[in-house]
Amino acid sequence: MSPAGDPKQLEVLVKRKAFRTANGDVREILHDFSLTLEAGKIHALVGPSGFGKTTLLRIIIGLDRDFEGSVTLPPGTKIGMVFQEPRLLPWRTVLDNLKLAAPEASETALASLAKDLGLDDHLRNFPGELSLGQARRVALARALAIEPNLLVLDEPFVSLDAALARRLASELAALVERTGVTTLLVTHDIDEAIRLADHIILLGHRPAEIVGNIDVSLPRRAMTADYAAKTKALIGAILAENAV
Ligand SMILES: Nc1ncnc2c1ncn2[C@@H]1O[C@H](COP(=O)(O)OP(=O)(O)OP(=O)(O)O)[C@@H](O)[C@H]1O
Repeated sequence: MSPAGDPKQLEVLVKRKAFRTANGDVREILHDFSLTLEAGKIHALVGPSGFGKTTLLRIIIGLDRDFEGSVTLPPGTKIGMVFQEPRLLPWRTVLDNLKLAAPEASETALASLAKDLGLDDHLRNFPGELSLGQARRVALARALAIEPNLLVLDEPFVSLDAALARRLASELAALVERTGVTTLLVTHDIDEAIRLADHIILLGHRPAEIVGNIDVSLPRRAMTADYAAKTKALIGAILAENAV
């Protein structure tokens, strides 16, 4: 428990993360950067392109260990990850993609998840037979199939049309509310962040710093156009001030 009494699902401290460029220069992406996620909440990470969001996610899920610092998760934490691209195994059916990711999940649990995400008619399809929106749903189902404690999403709705992105986002919100999974979502879409998140974390500067921490105090279902517009204006102003 934190001093404030809120259970934490993740604490990450990156003292230093740098990349060496092809011409030998070293570029520091993260410096003395820390982030804490509250259990059971949706956190959106928003910031300009190239400011280290994907780098941070890769550190959090353990794909990049070449950094100074620490990632602290409760023992036994299972992480479900959804990448920008669905990354499904093309030679396996949708059902097999789910089963491979979650061999311990029962067929009933997988079928129910598929139903929740509108995939029940596609379980025998191969990924090449799916639209991008359907493939994204499979990627989301695959991440949820392991019943994660932490769900990490890197722009999961990018390059979908606005209506479909919105529908998928609300399906995601319903699933997160039902399962109580702690969620970290990277998005460029400020409207989406306001619609979905409990907390919005804004990144700026280089190396990246948290330049804003916004609590979305209205519950998702009670969001009003006026509150959303005011929050969006505030986020726009903070990002513009800290864009370099
Ligand atoms: N493997 C790598 N080698 C060298 N530089 C890298 C590598 N991966 C990322 N970078 C650099 O690190 C910086 C942060 O990249 P990252 O992908 O984390 O940004 P981002 O905020 O996720 O961007 P976007 O919103 O466009 O996805 C960029 O300047 C990028 O060029």
